[in-house]
Amino acid sequence: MEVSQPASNTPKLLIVMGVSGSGKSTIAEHLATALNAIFLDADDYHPQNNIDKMSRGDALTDDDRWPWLKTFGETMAEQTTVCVGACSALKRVYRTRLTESAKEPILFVYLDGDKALLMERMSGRKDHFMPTTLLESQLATLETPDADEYAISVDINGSPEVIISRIKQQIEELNNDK
Ligand SMILES: Nc1ncnc2c1ncn2[C@@H]1O[C@H](COP(=O)(O)OP(=O)(O)OP(=O)(O)O)[C@@H](O)[C@H]1O
Ligand SMILES: O=C(O)[C@H](O)[C@@H](O)[C@H](O)[C@H](O)CO
Repeated sequence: MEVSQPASNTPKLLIVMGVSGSGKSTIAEHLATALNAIFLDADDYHPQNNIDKMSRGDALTDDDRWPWLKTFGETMAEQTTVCVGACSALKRVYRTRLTESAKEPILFVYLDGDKALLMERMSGRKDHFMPTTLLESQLATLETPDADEYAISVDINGSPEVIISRIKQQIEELNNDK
């Protein structure tokens, strides 16, 4: 993966979002490398209760997610350089809460894939706490970013390298539209 200095117009905070299995952790880590940025995974900020709940096959509720989103948004805001987070951010209100906690704009990078591909990628993992049975509720909870949100949408078909180049291209186009 080619590492480059972030362009001066790269947003300071980016969150790679989407349902389980969409590749958030994988893509956010690659994107952080490509932008010479810090990578933070929201999964590392879940309280144990949340992990236990998902491991049992029970979906999180809003009340389970609020404190976790607050902590994660604040942690992103503490970073002094460009920071790429991986976080499901499934609902619009969650994205608003993350942005409020960070006290600055966050560019959301939505990973868009169909159910069959998501299931294939989830099933291919070993030793992950998230059961594939939760994919249905993840998709039911998902509110894809609206046109008026600060967000881009990226097709997850293809290798991580291809997806990173799509993301970089879309960030450039956002900047050209300013
Ligand atoms: N572009 C890709 N091509 C092929 N495999 C991929 C790609 N992106 C991710 N994967 C694989 O798909 C699986 C799911 O990816 P990953 O764990 O990054 O998703 P996630 O959205 O972070 O999931 P979760 O929210 O459940 O933690 C992993 O095994 C990962 O290696
Ligand atoms: O909002 C949620 O339902 C959770 O954050 C999940 O998305 C998990 O964290 C993740 O997908 C599993 O790793």
